[in-house]
Amino acid sequence: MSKFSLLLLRHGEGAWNKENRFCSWVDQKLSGDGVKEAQDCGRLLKEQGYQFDMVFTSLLSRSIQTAWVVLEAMGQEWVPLVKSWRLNERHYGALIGVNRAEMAQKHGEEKVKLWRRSYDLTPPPIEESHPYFLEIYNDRRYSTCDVPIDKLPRSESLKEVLDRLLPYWNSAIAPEIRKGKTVLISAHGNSCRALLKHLEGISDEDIAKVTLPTGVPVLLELDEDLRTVRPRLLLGDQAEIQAAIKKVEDQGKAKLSN
Ligand SMILES: O=C(O)[C@@H](COP(=O)(O)O)OP(=O)(O)O
Repeated sequence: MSKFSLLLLRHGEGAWNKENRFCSWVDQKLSGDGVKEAQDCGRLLKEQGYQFDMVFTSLLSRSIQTAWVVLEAMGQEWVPLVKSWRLNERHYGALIGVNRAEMAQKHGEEKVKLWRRSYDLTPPPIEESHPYFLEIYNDRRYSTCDVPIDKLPRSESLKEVLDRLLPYWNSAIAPEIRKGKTVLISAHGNSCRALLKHLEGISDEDIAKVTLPTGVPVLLELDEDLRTVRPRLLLGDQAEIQAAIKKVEDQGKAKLSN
């Protein structure tokens, strides 16, 4: 029986989502379309009567900005917002900044799919010579974390994302849900996929088939052990959602159909 509800949200479209580049730990704001997606998401949640008690975000601006816009559209700006690097997007290591379509032309679409969606494949680590290394590791936000900067990831598989996210889920988020609070997690494609894998008990193979579109709230109904009791529900127009999922999948094609 369902005891708790949880809303998961991949942020609205960011500037590098539009450019089809791996964004990962590079801090990017929402694109104009991304702001609109977040506004639409907030309006839909308001219409459906959601009242949040707490919002959890990553330390990346696109997830924080999404939470702000959603709460504003709902008239719930006062709701407490808690941020942690543990909800950050998967660290794509040396792939950060690379265009997916160009990568597919060079290495083949299957290889790109493997990099993006397999559970335990870790990309090569980001080196100090990488154009975005200093921008990431000199950023003051990462001096506020519960691990020292030199212990933060330099690259991650989805499995490693789950390994760093799970302690935070267990110690910070789950207790609030158990208290009966209605929680929104505004995070990223892969940090949400990692959490979904855990909550829905998805196998290592099947998680490769899960893709989340930007700006679409995912409703999870949980039992008292905080495991899902029915399939996730992506809220909104189902045909539009399927088209948006396909668009994300197609980002790994050698040429974008558009
Ligand atoms: O890092 C990125 O570019 C995307 C995910 O990329 P894919 O795994 O879909 O390639 O993350 P997000 O936009 O959710 O922050």
